[in-house]
Order: sequence, then structure tokens, then C-alpha cells
Amino acid sequence: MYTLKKSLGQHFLKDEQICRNIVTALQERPITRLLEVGPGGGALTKYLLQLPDITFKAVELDAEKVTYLENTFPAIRGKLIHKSFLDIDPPFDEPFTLVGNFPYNISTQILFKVLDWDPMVESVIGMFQKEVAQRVAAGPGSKIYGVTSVLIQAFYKVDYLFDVPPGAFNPPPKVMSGVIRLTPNGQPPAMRSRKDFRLLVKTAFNQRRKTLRNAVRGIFPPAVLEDDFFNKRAEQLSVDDFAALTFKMNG
Ligand SMILES: C[S@@+](CC[C@H](N)C(=O)[O-])C[C@H]1O[C@@H](n2cnc3c(N)ncnc32)[C@H](O)[C@@H]1O
Repeated sequence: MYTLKKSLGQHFLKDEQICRNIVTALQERPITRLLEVGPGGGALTKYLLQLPDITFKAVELDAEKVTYLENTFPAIRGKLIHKSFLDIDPPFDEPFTLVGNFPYNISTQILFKVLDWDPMVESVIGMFQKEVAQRVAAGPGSKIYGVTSVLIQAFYKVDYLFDVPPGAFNPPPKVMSGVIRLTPNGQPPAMRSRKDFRLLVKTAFNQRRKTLRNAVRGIFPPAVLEDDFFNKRAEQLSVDDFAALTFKMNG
């Protein structure tokens, strides 16, 4: 039928109930345009192609799976982009939803791409390694609160929907998985620029055990760093705290 390529994170869903649960979660919000990342053997795709009144597209890197999908699901012809998701531009002119049992080797890059495309991405229903999914959803004070938590939560509300055990996949991955939903959080906090925000958050968490003062020394004027606020550590700061701090960074 086809081979499974570990290098492309190919763990295909074999549990039909999990596939249906993902599609049900997707339908809880109105969607008109849908992009599936990594349709693979079509476990989710076969349901997605049946959704009424939706313009569907998918992007798959593996040529063998592209041929397989086009032969098995004629309805997908003309809707399947044979490229890396990381290399494409938004395939719609208007906001769309992103769905996928994502290849885990590029989870973080997928999240960064969502941020680059925002506000074109109006929602995401995605399967990640559980640890990554939990990190995206984590709040201040948690050990797993980090760069992706802050960057994503500045723009999206994150809901952790459900766990998926290794046995739901062929071949089973070594770790648990989790499905999350991202929806725009309304009003992103005021910040000087997204570029500054990203630099600050990455720099602060790069040395998360240090005080903020020591972690971000190079990117703030020395006088600003004297404030007691900088005695805190990155993991104690809220998304709004990070956004507000961007206005005090070096120009
Ligand atoms: C975890 S599998 C999911 C397959 C299928 N959706 C399922 O649930 O059974 C990830 C899929 O993403 C594809 N993939 C890996 N890297 C990709 C990339 N950079 N761009 C697009 N697809 C990619 C893999 O070939 C694979 O089909």
C-alpha cells in the first residue's frame, strides 16, 4: 500500500473514534476554509472531504502519500499541495482553519508559522506530542511555561481538548499525544512590535533560571534594569507583562 517514513514523523491514526473526535471538535466553530497539514494516508482527510460547505486544501510533503491520496480519494485532486507546509504561503486569500495530526519533528515550526500567518489563521485544531500541547497551554508559574506558551497565548486562546494514547497510531509513537484548539483571543496585548516581543520572550526564557535582569541584560538600557521588577524570573511573568516590557527595550 505505502511505506511509513519515520523521518517525516509518519504515525498514522488508526483509531477511527479519535479521528471522529477531532472532526467533531473542528465543527464546534463555524469554518469555511480548511487546510490540513500532512494528510498522510487520509485517516482524517476522508472525514474532512465530506464536510459540507467547506473549501478544503491539504499540504503533504511525501510524494508517495500524494499519489496514494489522489488515487484513493478522487475528491482531493486539485486540492492537494505537494510541498512542505513550512515553505508555502497562505493557500487562501481569506482567514482559514488549520487542522492536522501534525508531524512532531516540526511542531514548533508549525506554531511559529501560525504566528507568522496570524490573523489569516482563525483557528487551529491540532495534534501534538502531549508535552508540546501542554506547554502551549501552560500559564505563568508552571515549569513548562515557556516561549511557545507566551508567543501563542498573546494572540490565541488555547484549549487542551483531549489526550491520545500511543495505541491510536500506526506505528505507535513513544509518547502520549494531545489535541489542542487555538482561537483568536480577541485583543492581543499592546506591544512595541511583534519582533521585539519575540526577541524578549526568547531571550528571557533562554536562561530561565536566572533573574530577568541577568537574562535580558543586552536588550534593555541599564537604567531600566534597576527596577525591582527585574528580580523576577521569566516563568513568573504573564503574557501582558512581557508585552508591556517591549516598550522599555533598547530602540
Ligand atoms: C503524524 S502523520 C499524520 C498523518 C495523517 N494525518 C494521520 O493522522 O494518519 C504526519 C504527516 O505529515 C507529513 N509531513 C511531514 N513533514 C511535513 C511537512 N514539512 N509539510 C507537510 N507535510 C509533512 C508526513 O508525511 C505525514 O503524512
